[in-house]
Amino acid sequence: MSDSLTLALAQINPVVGDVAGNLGLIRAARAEAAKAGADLVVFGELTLCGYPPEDLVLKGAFLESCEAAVNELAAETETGPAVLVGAPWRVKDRLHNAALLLDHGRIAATRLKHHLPNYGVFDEVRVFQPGPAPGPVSFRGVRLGVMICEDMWYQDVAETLGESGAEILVVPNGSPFEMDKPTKRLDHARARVEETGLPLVYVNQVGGQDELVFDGASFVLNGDGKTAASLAPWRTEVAVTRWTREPSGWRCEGETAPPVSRLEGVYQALVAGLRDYVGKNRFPGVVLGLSGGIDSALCAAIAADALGPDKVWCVMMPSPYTSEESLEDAAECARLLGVRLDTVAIGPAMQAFGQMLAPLFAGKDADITEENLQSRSRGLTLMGISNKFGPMVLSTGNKSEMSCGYATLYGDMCGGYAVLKDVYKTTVFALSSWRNGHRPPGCLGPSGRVMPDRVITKPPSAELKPDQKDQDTLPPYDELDAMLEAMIEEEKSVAEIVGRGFDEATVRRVWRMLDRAEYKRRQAPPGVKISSRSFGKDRRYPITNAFTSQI
Ligand SMILES: Nc1ncnc2c1ncn2[C@@H]1O[C@H](COP(=O)(O)OP(=O)(O)OC[C@H]2O[C@@H]([n+]3cccc(C(=O)O)c3)[C@H](O)[C@@H]2O)[C@@H](O)[C@H]1O
Ligand SMILES: Nc1ncnc2c1ncn2[C@@H]1O[C@H](COP(=O)(O)OP(=O)(O)OP(=O)(O)O)[C@@H](O)[C@H]1O
Ligand SMILES: NC(=O)CC[C@H](N)C(=O)O
Repeated sequence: MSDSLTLALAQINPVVGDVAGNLGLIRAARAEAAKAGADLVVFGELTLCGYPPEDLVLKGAFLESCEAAVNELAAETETGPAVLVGAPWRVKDRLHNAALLLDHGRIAATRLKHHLPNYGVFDEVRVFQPGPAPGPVSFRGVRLGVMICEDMWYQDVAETLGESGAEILVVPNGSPFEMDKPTKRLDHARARVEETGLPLVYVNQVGGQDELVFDGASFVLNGDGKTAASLAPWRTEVAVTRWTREPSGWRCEGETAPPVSRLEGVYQALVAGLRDYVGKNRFPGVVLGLSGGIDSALCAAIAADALGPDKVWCVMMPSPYTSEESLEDAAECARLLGVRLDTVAIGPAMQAFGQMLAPLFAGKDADITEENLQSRSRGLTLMGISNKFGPMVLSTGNKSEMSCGYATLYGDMCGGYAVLKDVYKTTVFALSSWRNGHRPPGCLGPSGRVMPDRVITKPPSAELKPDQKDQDTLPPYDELDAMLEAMIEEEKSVAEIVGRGFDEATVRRVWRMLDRAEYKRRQAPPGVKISSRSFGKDRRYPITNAFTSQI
């Protein structure tokens, strides 16, 4: 029986559906780990097919290609490190979310996920069957307790593994980022270590998949609950950890990465989500309307950091209501970021629509209709550029606006990806100030300021009519965001929110705006989830909803 073990944590960025490509990534990580003398390389959940595969696993041909890749990889483990890899796996006629131990040229063991998450953004019960509570896997003289992601969030699986002789808990994950997720995961992991006295290896993937983004942030806890190794979030890495068997059990030695602040975590999530959406869907770059306002300035900075300034195309589309200040601020943003800026005035489109509709609109006063036509003229312009040259349109609306319906359908909501969809306006301000003082690792934009201070300090305005300010329509953003968070993330009642010191009539007005705007959100582009309750799969409200009228 060996008293030492070298275990590699492979924090990689698979692409959902790209079985051949993912197999290539797995081989490369294994080769790197082999050079460092690893006995075993641990990958994240469902690495071979990418996580979450959603309904792809309902296709027989897809499952067959995953199974063939597992068998191919197993054959390659005749010599060198073993592999613990996740894949969809059929046992008789039941489909499971599995982890397969590949060693000595064969599938040495199969473990099936016991707890299938079925809340928030997860709906694994829809496609997978739960496996039985797993027993330990025997690996070259060590008993490994394999728990797949959600299995770590409950006491029972670790308890069963501990009772049946597991010596190290090994947890492959597909755990999407949320602002408080790193702490939550660590709390669950520490609880399992405390209950069993066993060390725990946590491996998560990195990268973006539609609305989800994975931060990696893999780690190892020793049996005393102390962190023995941690990987920097937001980057791919194969980290090698050395283990020794001591009288009290296995002990790990590795390196730890410095902690990352909350704002940096959010910024990196937005960068990673956009980078992978654009890259994995093979767009040559992005195009967005740069207005001189803070939302589009922050989107442009995130895009430059994600893709490089040469892949970001900004367009200033002035109307007669656009201020000199906005023109200057948009130009300065583009200069600081080093991105292309073109100017396309929308006056001619506004006039053309005015003339076209004049016979129909005769006798009607100008109202929000004309404002929305401006916004839609900008949307049409950006979509024209996208069609002609190929970049994807970014929509720039934030979570406060998306909550209240303060955005124009087919206007500023037009686009392929909504960068700030899950970011409240108060966080937009904080991120913009933060980015002006920091350039996070891996970002491709410039260091130093990315937008003039005036963009952050001036009162937000849609500039769709003279002297318009957001606060003519919406409560001040600090109040609005606190109310929205209570309604969305916390599901508080009107009475509870009023109890926090807000004016009752304002709370009711915001509640109605939130409920009534569901139809807009259903038509909104996807955008990266950073909160515990994002719009999309996470928060599903009926559009036809008579309860609102009773508030
Ligand atoms: N339940 C429902 N199901 C499906 N469709 C529904 C619907 N209710 C209304 N509609 C449709 O939606 C239309 C109203 O929505 P929409 O046309 O978007 O227009 P609307 O929401 O009336 O106006 C846009 C709002 O966004 C604000 N805003 C803020 C910041 C920037 C910008 C910008 O554009 O740059 C705009 C603007 O000030 C205004 O308050 C209705 O005319 C109707 O056609
Ligand atoms: N003059 C403009 N030129 C180019 N794009 C514009 C212009 N006005 C609006 N847009 C587009 O429409 C979006 C919505 O406008 P809005 O005024 O709400 O946002 P913003 O200007 O970025 O930020 P703020 O809400 O702080 O004003 C902008 O982010 C931008 O993409
Ligand atoms: N893939 C999973 O099982 C994810 C669920 C888990 N609770 C997490 O978010 O970390």
